[in-house]
Amino acid sequence: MASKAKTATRASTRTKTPTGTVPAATRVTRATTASKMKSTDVPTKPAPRKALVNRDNSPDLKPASKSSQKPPLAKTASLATIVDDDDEREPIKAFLRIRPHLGEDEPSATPYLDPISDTTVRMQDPSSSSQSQAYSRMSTVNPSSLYTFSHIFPPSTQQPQFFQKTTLPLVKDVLEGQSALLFAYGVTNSGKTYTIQGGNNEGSAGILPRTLDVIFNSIEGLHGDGRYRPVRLQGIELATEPASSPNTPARRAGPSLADILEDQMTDDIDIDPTTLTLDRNYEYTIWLSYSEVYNEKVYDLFASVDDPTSEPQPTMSGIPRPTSSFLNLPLPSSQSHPLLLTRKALPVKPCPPSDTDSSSSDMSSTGKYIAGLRQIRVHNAAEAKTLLKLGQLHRRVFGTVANSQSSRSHALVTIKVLRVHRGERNDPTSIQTSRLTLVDLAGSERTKHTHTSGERLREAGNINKSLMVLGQCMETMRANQRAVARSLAGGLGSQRMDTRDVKKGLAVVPFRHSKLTEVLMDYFVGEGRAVMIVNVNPYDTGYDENSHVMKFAALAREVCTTAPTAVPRALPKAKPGQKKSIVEPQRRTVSISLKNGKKTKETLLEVLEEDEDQEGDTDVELEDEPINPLVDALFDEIEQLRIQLFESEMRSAIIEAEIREEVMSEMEERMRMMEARHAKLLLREVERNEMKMDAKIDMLQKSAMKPKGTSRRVYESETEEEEIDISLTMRWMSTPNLKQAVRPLRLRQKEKVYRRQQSSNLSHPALMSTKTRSVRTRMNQCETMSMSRRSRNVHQPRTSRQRIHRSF
Ligand SMILES: Nc1ncnc2c1ncn2[C@@H]1O[C@H](COP(=O)(O)OP(=O)(O)OP(=O)(O)O)[C@@H](O)[C@H]1O
Repeated sequence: MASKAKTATRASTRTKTPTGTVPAATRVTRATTASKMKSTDVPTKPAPRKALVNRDNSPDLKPASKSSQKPPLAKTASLATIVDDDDEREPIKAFLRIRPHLGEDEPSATPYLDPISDTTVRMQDPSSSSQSQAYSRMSTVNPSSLYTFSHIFPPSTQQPQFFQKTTLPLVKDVLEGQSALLFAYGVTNSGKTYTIQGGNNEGSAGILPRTLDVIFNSIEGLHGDGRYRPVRLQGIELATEPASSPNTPARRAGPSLADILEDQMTDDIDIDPTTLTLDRNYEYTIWLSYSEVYNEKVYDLFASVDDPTSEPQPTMSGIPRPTSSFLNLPLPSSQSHPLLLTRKALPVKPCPPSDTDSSSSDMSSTGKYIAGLRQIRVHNAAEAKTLLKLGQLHRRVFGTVANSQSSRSHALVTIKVLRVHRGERNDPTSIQTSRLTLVDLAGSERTKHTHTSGERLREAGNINKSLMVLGQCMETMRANQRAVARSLAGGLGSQRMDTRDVKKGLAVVPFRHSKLTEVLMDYFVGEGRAVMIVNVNPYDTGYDENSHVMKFAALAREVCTTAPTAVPRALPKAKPGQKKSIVEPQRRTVSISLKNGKKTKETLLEVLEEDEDQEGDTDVELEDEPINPLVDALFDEIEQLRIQLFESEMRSAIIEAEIREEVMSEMEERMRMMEARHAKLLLREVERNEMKMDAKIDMLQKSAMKPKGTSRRVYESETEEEEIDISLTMRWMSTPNLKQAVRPLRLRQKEKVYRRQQSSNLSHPALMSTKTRSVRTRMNQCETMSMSRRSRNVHQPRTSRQRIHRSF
């Protein structure tokens, strides 16, 4: 029961100041809340959240009862089961959404992600099969890996289906008084903005507009009068002017961005009809804030919107109220100075103890808030969506120079719900505050893939830094939780340690090292459910990057929210008058095109980003979170090492490419030389053969014309011919008729030549080479001569002696 009481208290915010004055917002203690709940006997307590006890976020496993947890835990027990013994914690849920292929413009049509079940996906390196082994040597990731998620959404998943499964439970939580965080993580172009905000087609509204629809559908008829407004993270105070009018505050405050853009805001036809059943004893007011973390600075995206319910902010210069020249009309060409828009970075400060549970002395469990961030009351979903569109426009105006294509800032939309029991309307202490923050993180790709330089490099560095710190926070939290779990399990056979001793030895979670983690810190150390959406574009060439995204998700799934964290060590306070160095504000000119109906207009704007005020603000008289210079130095060191690693990776890649090129050209040169040598040899061989052939033909001709002496060879030949030659000579010696002796030889030779011609298929003179043609001609001549000799022989004397004489 104690845990239930705690849930109710931590999820709610109550003020103690009497009604009518602006109360210092405080939280009641757990004991107070518990007793109050008993005495009033009304369902002020939100339903306790069901704790998940296994790593896979399976809802089937029942949380073990306290009694059943008493026996010493087996060493093989899962981490989450052990952790559950200590506190009501829940691992961060990680949902994977695979982006569909968008058409022919996409680089590859073969995805490298293959879902093998609802929770497991195989990631296969597309280049592992086709590319050389060198790639695998360079790559730090496995060519094929399996990753597990709470649920995997294939490319065919539609927006309503995705919303129902991932966000609707959080919407229910927030309406019941519990806070929740949802962030979309992934590389550029993976579908984060599509998931959060949605597309332009019907039915493609993202989870943010759907959340607003469901909230307002559900609280229909349960709107509060808005006499209190939220301040800081969890505090409330009396609103100076009741915001009960359903009109948009901006409308009543004269011409504003909303008026100017009225015709640019298209009617929202995509409305989610889902309605949640709520306790009708409560009244609700909904408040919206929209901020962005850009270059390690936090900006209010509603800064130019008039909000009569909020006090004027002396520390904010804000964006000047836009005139018609701002967005609708192009500036006259004579205007040399474009309209100047200024925005000021907002400081992030720790919540005062009065905002939190006063019984808690643990300052580490207090979150941080963005000082000066506007929280605007919205009365219906359409109004909220219009405000968000204005915020997106501001994000675009100020982000134009840095990024015309993709979001390089982290956008945070916080929906705050103030709920009060109808019977306690006038008791500010009964007001409960809960928040749902949806974060569209900037693309997680690393510098080496973005070819950035100068301003873009700084920006990319800051994006990387905040995402790196987010990863480090999760890693530290996981390590701390494991340490606690081990100690609770009895360590290595030793006795179970005191939890306070264990907590003292835990590592400091580095939330304060990036603005993003500072702002989100409360969701990790406070109470609330966290959901991570991992967006992946499996057709992208960034396989390495997406592997890192997957690993990040795997890490996040092992972190439990509401984790115990270390108490940061305090450093001496900065001396009065000691200020940080003043940074020159960034001034740049941007050109933005806006659609007005069918026309698109280009407008020049000058954008000035001022640094946040370094002096303490009047909101809270509280020293900032203690700074540990060692941790700071270590972080700087890590950053330096990361840059060095990246540089050396680049260098080795360049060296490898150069060596490859060198080896290739050397090989090519050798091949060329070998080819030339072989060609030369071939030519020589051909010439030799031709000469040989010529010689043979000459000899043949000579031998046919005048054979002399018995020992003379008929023609030069190889062994076979020589044998014939000898045998013929022998025969010629034994026979008086020389002609008779030579005839078989000649016939055989003719036959051979004929066969050669046939085999080379060059019998036609046109197809013969010059040499062959000359051979043929000579043979024909020989033939003719022998024919004429034969005809002459007809008149030869008949005696042997005469015949021999004639033939010679
Ligand atoms: N599930 C989806 N169905 C259809 N189209 C999608 C889907 N997801 C993303 N897209 C489209 O893919 C493109 C890139 O998506 P989106 O702009 O949301 O990426 P991103 O991750 O937010 O990029 P960046 O980090 O640069 O802002 C857009 O044209 C978007 O409409």
